This record gives sequence, structure tokens and C-alpha cells, in this order.
Amino acid sequence: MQLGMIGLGRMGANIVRRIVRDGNTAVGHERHQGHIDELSAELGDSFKGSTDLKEFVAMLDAPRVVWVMIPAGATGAAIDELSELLEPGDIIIDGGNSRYHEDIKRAKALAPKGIHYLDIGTSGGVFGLKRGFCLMIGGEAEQVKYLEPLFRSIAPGVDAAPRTPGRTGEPTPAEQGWLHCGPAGAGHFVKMVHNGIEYGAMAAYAEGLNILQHANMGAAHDGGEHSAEETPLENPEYYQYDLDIPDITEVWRRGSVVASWLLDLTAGALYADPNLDSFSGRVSDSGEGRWTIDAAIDTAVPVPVLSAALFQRFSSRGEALYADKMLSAMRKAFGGHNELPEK
Ligand SMILES: O=C(O)[C@H](O)[C@@H](O)[C@H](O)[C@H](O)COP(=O)(O)O
Repeated sequence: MQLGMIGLGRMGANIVRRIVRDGNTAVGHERHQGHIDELSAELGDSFKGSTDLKEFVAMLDAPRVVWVMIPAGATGAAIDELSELLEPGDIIIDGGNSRYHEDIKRAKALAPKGIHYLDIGTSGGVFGLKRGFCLMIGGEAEQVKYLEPLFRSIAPGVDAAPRTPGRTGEPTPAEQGWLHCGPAGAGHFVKMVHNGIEYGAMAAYAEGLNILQHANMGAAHDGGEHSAEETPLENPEYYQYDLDIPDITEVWRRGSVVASWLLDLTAGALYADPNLDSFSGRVSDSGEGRWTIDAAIDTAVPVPVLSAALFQRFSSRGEALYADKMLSAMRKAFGGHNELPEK
């Protein structure tokens, strides 16, 4: 099969590499001629591309299949421009992290033109070339079926995880790492919640490891002779552990209940930078966590862990500072308590 790819950044280029590896061909569109040249040199006749959108579309065989893999904010405009150049029967795929509301609108807007639209939540990030990408797909069943050979090349495959006991016979698409989740928007809806969970899981590891990091607090303690303004550490003898956090994450990777790929990556980060000196601790968010909470509020689903994890990201960026100052001001007002200098 042939795939058109708009956006040859790490994700787009790696998807192209995976499909070409399985005997498919690709046509790329990207602002930087350099990215196109690099991929052409690497993939030979299996890849061609253009910085000009019209020329790119002309290079595609009908029915054209165009995967858009660019930052979510730019996707809408790119799809609008692209759809003007496509014909009935063509398929547009949004593989970025768009909000599923947009998918519902886009699928509706494209349908009268006869252009099909799939939203594909794509997980795997910078490791996708080697590990494969987990694909969460929304849209019409017929187009999903048509593109199955491509999904099989892009997804990790059944061997990426031991088969679940009881699942035998021909592996299902889900077991191969791709799934048709439902109609327009369903793919990005599932990916959105995946990312909400990602926030929560990340926060759980980070908070637990922070307790371990503070486990030697008693060693520096002067035996409870602290000023009345500071909460005393009542039992310094309980906190005398100078723990090796990189090694703890390493041992948890083997046989523990909390082993995971996220923990593998955490162990790698801690091995490279044991005190995380190369990070300031400001944690960004691209929207998926917020949209997850919105969906939970709309449907009255309690999500205390996921919402705390999102709010912690805001705090990490200094957004709690005013509230923290307010706490100090109130405490001083009613109790005459002054803030203690930083330790
Ligand atoms: O599944 C994945 O491969 C990741 O989730 C990927 O999609 C990306 O790294 C996040 O979208 C970052 O999201 P935040 O910027 O919101 O942390």
C-alpha cells in the first residue's frame, strides 16, 4: 500500500520507516526539504516527497491515504487545506493528539465531500520505530478494514506482550497493538483517557519516590528541638535511610507489582542523572489531561487521582505560589505566625 505523510518529525518519519520496512511505499510532505532528502536517502525508491502540498497530493495514487502527524494546534488548518485538494473516496487520518470534539466536527464536515476521516490516537513516542506504535482508531469500519495492512506494520505486534491467558487462536487486532475503538472521535477519546492515566501513573511514581528521597530526614535532625513554628519530626529514628533511588527503581523492574515501561524509563532517567540535576521540575501539559477531567465532569465520574495529578503539574509551574502566600498571610493574621526562612 501507499501512505501519504504530512509531518516528517520523529513520529511521522518513524511511521513511514515501519511501513516501508514491510514493503509499502510512502510520500511525504514537510516544510523542511532537509527532512525529505534525509528520508529519501535512507529509503530509496520506497519514499518520495515534496515541500509543496499540491505537488505532494499529485504524487499520491487514488484513493489517497494521508496521515497528518503534526502538533495538534496546527492540524485543523492543515486538514482544511488538504481537503480542498482531495477527491471523494480519499482518506484523511489525524494521528496527532487532537481533542476528540474536533474529530466529530471534521468527520461531519468532510462527509458531504465524500472524504473519509479517521482519528488515530498514537502512543509510543520516540521509541515507536523499535517498539511500534499503539493505535487507537476512530471512524468508519470500512476504512479501518481497508487500512489494516498499514496498521499491522505500524503497531507493535502480538509479541510485544505475553498473550493474556485464555486468548488463543489468531491474535485479534487489539492483541497486535491496534484497535478500532468506535465512530469518529472514539480513537482520540481513548487516547485522551490513556494520557489522563499517564498523568496519574507518573504522579504516583514521582510522589512515592519523593518519600523515599526524604527517608533520611532524621539523620540531619537535631532531636526535636525545633522552633514551635516548624512541624517537628517526632521520631527521627524512623527516618535514617539513605536510600539509593536509582537502584530501587531498578529492583522494582524485576518481578514487582509496579513494574512497567514507565518505570523502565524512570530507572533509565535516574541512572543517567541520579539527582535529576538537569531538570527544573516545571512540568508542561498539552491538554489531554485537562480534557480527561472535562469528560469526567461531564459524565459525573469521580477522578480524584487524575485531577490531583493534573493540578500538581500546574503547581510545578509556580501556579500555586499565590495560594501558598495567601496561606501564610492568613496564618500570620490569625496566629501571628511568621514564615520560617528556607532551609
Ligand atoms: O502516548 C504517548 O506516546 C504520549 O502520551 C505522547 O502522546 C506525548 O508524549 C504526550 O502527549 C505528552 O503529553 P503532555 O504534554 O500532556 O504531558
